[in-house]
Amino acid sequence: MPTQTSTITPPDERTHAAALERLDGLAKPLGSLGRLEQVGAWLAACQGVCPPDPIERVRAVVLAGDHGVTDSGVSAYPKDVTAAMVHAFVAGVAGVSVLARQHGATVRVLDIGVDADLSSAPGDVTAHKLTRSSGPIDVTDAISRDLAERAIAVGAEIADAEVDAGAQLLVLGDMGIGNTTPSAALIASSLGLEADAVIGRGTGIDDAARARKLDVLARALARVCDEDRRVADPVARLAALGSADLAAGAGFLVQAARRGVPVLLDGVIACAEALVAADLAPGAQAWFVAGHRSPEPAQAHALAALGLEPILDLGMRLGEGSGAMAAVPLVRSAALLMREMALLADLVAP
Ligand SMILES: Cc1cc2ncn([C@H]3O[C@H](COP(=O)(O)O)[C@@H](O)[C@H]3O)c2cc1C
Ligand SMILES: O=C(O)c1cccnc1
Repeated sequence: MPTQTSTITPPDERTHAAALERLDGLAKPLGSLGRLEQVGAWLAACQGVCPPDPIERVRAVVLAGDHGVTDSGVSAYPKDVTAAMVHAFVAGVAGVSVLARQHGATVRVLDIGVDADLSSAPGDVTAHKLTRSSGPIDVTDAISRDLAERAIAVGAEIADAEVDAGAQLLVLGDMGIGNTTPSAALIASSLGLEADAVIGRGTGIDDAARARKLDVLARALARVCDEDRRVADPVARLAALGSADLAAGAGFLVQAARRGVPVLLDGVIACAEALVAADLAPGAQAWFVAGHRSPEPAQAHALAALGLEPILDLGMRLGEGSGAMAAVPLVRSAALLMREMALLADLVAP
């Protein structure tokens, strides 16, 4: 039996309706703020208050882990970059760190399954470490079912800590060389797609590496998918084709939705986690907005399945939560426009 959690309470529908009415009454032509109107109404519904409160506390979490598929040459970079980047997040010099600093957001990095020993890293980076790398999904399950369940629970604890710290908006990032391969596999096995529909160039792989990645993906999917090309049970999917950090990400998203805190999704990795989260906890996706469109084909499939339209489309393909973080100012604008714009009726004499 899948470990199904209870259905998620959706953002407040009445507040959503009130928000749409308010937006229509603002001093502008109907619909003229485009996507900012939908984002503003979504925020209001998530908060249960119209107009929505200003977004002051944005908190990002980056979950790090290594992936056995890197031994097959599926990335343009070596596995050691994962640990090196964890140090960069701690030092505040990674891409997402710079954007977060600019936007006044916090970034917490956690080693969930990095191969290297990071116990000397400052802070609590290894407080939730579950494994040293996940298995190569083309030949074996990434992690055991037991570990997948523990990782989901750890992700939920991590989300709880961020919510308890006062997060009004969460960003979920990832760090792990090779992670676009298990992400694509999770999306394919969630939606019944073939390897060639989900493969992308990740960090920028050449044609030879792309051929290896396609082979790894095809063999991984053939190894575990049923006749519908799916793995129906989301926990089994995370164990067979995901990783400890991806399972923790899915658990994080489920818990954010359960706690009623909106999440800005990043690229293909976060969207893979979101698809699984929506299977673990039906309705969780109503608490997510897509920060940006990544060039990874698998992300487009996940977004379509989740019914999400990204805010930005800048060709970003960094991960780390950077595409979501880049969208934070626009989410803030959506709230402030609803709060501070005049009503047309107050400006135009009857
Ligand atoms: C220096 C560096 C920093 C990164 N930050 C995020 N990623 C991103 O790229 C990797 C996924 O792409 P692939 O599957 O092709 O390896 C992940 O680590 C992801 O988080 C990075 C990659 C590199 C090289
Ligand atoms: O879509 C992403 O988030 C992505 C793409 C390439 C590499 N890392 C992340």
